[in-house]
Amino acid sequence: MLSILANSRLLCGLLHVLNYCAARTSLPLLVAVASALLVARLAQLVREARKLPPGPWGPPVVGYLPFLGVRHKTFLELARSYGVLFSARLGNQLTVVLSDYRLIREAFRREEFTGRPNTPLMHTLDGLAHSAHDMCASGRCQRHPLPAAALAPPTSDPSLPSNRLLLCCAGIINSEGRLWKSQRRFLHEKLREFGMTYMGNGKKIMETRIKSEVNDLISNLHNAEGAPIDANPLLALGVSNVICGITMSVRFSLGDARFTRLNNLIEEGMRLFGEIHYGEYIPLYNYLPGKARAQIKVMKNRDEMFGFYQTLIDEHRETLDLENARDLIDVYLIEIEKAKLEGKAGELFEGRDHELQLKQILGDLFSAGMETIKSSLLWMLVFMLRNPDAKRRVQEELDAVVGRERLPTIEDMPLLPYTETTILETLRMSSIVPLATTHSPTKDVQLNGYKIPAGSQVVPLINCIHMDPNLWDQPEKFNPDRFIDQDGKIRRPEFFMPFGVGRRMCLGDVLARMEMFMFFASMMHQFDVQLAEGASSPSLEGTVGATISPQAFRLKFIPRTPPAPAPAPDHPLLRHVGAH
Ligand code: HEM
Repeated sequence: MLSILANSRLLCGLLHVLNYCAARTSLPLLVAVASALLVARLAQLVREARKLPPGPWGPPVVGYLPFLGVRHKTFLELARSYGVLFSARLGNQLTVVLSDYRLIREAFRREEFTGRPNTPLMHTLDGLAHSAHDMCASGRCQRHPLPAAALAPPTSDPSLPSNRLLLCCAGIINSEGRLWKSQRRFLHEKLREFGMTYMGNGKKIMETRIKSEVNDLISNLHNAEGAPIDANPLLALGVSNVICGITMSVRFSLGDARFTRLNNLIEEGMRLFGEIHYGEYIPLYNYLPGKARAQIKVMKNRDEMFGFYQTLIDEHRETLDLENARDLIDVYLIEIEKAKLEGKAGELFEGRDHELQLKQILGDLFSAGMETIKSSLLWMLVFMLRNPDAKRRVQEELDAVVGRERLPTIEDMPLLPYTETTILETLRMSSIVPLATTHSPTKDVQLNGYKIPAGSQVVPLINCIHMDPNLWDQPEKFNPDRFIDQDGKIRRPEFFMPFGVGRRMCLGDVLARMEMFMFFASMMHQFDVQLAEGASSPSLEGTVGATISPQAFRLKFIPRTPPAPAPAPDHPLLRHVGAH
């Protein structure tokens, strides 16, 4: 309230009037005028608040923050009380929650909803601890413009266009505006060339890449000889190797200390990102002793990851062939060289530091492309352990279509509807990204008759839609058949949205679908998954981070007969990194 008053023109007016009164009139009149103005301001604020979507009130300064608990669950409760569009003030941030699929589709196809929020953690993730702070300080950042008086003169750095507003946020996930648009288009095109497509030769390239990781996984699972194991590290390894192969031409071996470290950093980052930090909503909180811990940790982890990427970028630069891109690092380096040759280096990435942008892209794709798929595969195993009938049907279908002599391929996918709908049903019930990635309107917009102010945080409540009894028959029941229509064809209703919807929908959905199918179908084809003797079924209560992953559990992979086909040869195109 104080900050609103402090910003308001009314306050200036009030001070003028008070000055005038103080000079000429008595104290009672002065108090009366001040009170009248205060009441008028309060009435104006109430009128403004009425334009916002309804929602719960909370104490001043903190708002609803102390009652937040587990975000997606609390929002679900609030949606039941306040409806499909509600808002809640959390500290200095207004959060707007959408839980109607039509409303989400309507909002997220609009350009204005493609922004990302501006919070201290986003700053940290975006690398503002380093060079981008300079950009903010130069006053050329669209998100964090400084008052005119604080503007530095245009930079003398020739690589940065002067007198132009820039976004200081890098990468793809947290970027917005022109940088986001150009990077999204660029990545779409380039990743398709590397096989992230269901069409033509690309599909084959990707299938080969995934297949070799699947073969390694299968032989690692055989090595366990049916003893109860935690599948998490093995799945993490396989899935990471796919994305690291596409982006950096590297793969890790089992037990590689460097991989364990990177994996831990990503897991910790996901957890930190998913936790609720008061400093995100009450910036002053970060200035209290010891309270910026999360940000400092995120920053340190980022630096360590970026150090790893930098080494690879340097090595790629030394062996770069402008005519032949081996992976995404090469694609970016070639783009940078091309821009330099054409004298457009300053415009590339909207003036962002070129290598910082590349490192952030690598980080975005590694974290978005690893944790999500690994968690989904773990959830598939959880649901198979809890639903033996569904497991049996998947295995029967695989045996009938694929036979026992070879592993499943992408070509088999359309012939394995029950296997595929088991994956879809897992995505529905686990909703691993229940709040998607927060959007933020770039200007004040109207939605469903309410005002959604620029800069507010807008989240779709995907878990609510995926478990809505008005949309799904017995949503609590694991039933892959719900995705199969009367003609035996797979149907994906428009209220099924595990990858989000609209302009910022997941960029990796094609890769995710291919990988999930190949890893899951192959595991089920080769092994019977079972609980260890005396162990109870793994919980459906997930661990909340940026994604929701199953709590740790152990299971047995019992080889089915006849034994697995011989593993494929090693991975000649990829370089192993990290010493054993
Ligand atoms: C099961 C696997 C996955 C799920 C459930 C998933 C889900 C999502 C969701 C819900 C979003 C947010 C959409 C929004 O902002 O409204 C998202 C964004 C994104 N995902 Fe995925 N994802 C998966 C796998 C992947 C993979 C494998 C990659 C990378 C290759 C990837 C890359 C991205 C990127 C780059 C974005 C940001 C797009 C943007 O901001 O424009 N995702 N994903």
